[in-house]
Amino acid sequence: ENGSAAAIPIDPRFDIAYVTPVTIGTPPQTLYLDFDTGSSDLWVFSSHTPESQVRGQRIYSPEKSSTAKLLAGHTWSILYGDGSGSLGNVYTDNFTVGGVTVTSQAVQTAQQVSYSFTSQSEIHGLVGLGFSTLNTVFPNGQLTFFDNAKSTLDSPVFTADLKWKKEGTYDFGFIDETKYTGEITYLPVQTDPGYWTFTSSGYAVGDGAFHPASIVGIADTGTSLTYLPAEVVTSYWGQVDGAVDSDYYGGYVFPCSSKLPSFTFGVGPANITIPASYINYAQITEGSPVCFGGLQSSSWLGVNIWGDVALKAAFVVFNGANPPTIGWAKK
Ligand SMILES: CCNC(=O)c1c(-c2ccccc2)csc1NC(=O)CNCCc1c[nH]c2ccccc12
Repeated sequence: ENGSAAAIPIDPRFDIAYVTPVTIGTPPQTLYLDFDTGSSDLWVFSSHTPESQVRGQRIYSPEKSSTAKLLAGHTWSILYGDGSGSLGNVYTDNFTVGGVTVTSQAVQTAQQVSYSFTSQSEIHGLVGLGFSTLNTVFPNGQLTFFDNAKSTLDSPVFTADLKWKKEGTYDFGFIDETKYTGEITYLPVQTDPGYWTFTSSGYAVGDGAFHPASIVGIADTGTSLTYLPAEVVTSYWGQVDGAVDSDYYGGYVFPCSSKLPSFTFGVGPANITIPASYINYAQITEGSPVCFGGLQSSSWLGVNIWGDVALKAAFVVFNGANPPTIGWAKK
């Protein structure tokens, strides 16, 4: 059974993250979760989350679901690279998104969440769409929603059609030809340690020359910005009047009045262009003349991340066949 669900930006001013409605349990409880190809835990705010850590989020209450079953003796604990994290217990229950149902999906209920999640009232949890090897449930790792659903889908794929400051879609089981133009270019995926890791063939700044390069990075719907090697971002921001890599603001900032070039990245023989507007990510604070860049250095991360700023410029196919591949198309 295939499916399609909305990817809704949580903030009308800038695309911090996208959430998608899901239902869990019997009778169905609706939550809005962040579908995240950069991790592999499905966790939710729950009746087990201390009230002091819940600020407006909807919660999943397993005790109100006749189909919920505690996965006895199992716990989980996840720490993301940005220092945020959460931990708790595990239930299995019915899980539906966009018409696709998994009847015994591992649903990780939070007993602790870090402040950065408490402060995001629009995000009621995450649905990991990375490879199940990254799942943190102990002692037995659990399968992602996609791994569980794969066998019931017409094709073992899901696609991301994220949009700039607009609602996009995640499709499961099929490729919607109306959502892209030209051809889809498929690239091999390295599944170790469990991210959708691929190699970009280079980059260009604005209308400048294309620089062939092998940029190994992860396609990550759960990360807002795009983090690339220092020499790439230096050459980009070098074209912007007044742009500086600020320790104070924690990255490249620039005068909001400056004109930005677009950024093109290679996907095999093809390429994807990120419009300048996507790279003018946000004012530092409401009304500030200082703006924060959507393209930042990956020097301190240890990994290049093609986050939402890049993904929303393309139609992306996450192909879970054996071997997995990742497809990129213009739109
Ligand atoms: C900025 C969030 N991204 C990361 O930490 C991350 C890193 C990473 C590693 C080291 C330093 C910084 C980032 C590698 S893969 C990767 N990707 C993920 O971990 C994807 N999941 C992010 C979930 C997430 C963390 N904090 C949030 C706040 C709002 C919505 C979602 C989140």
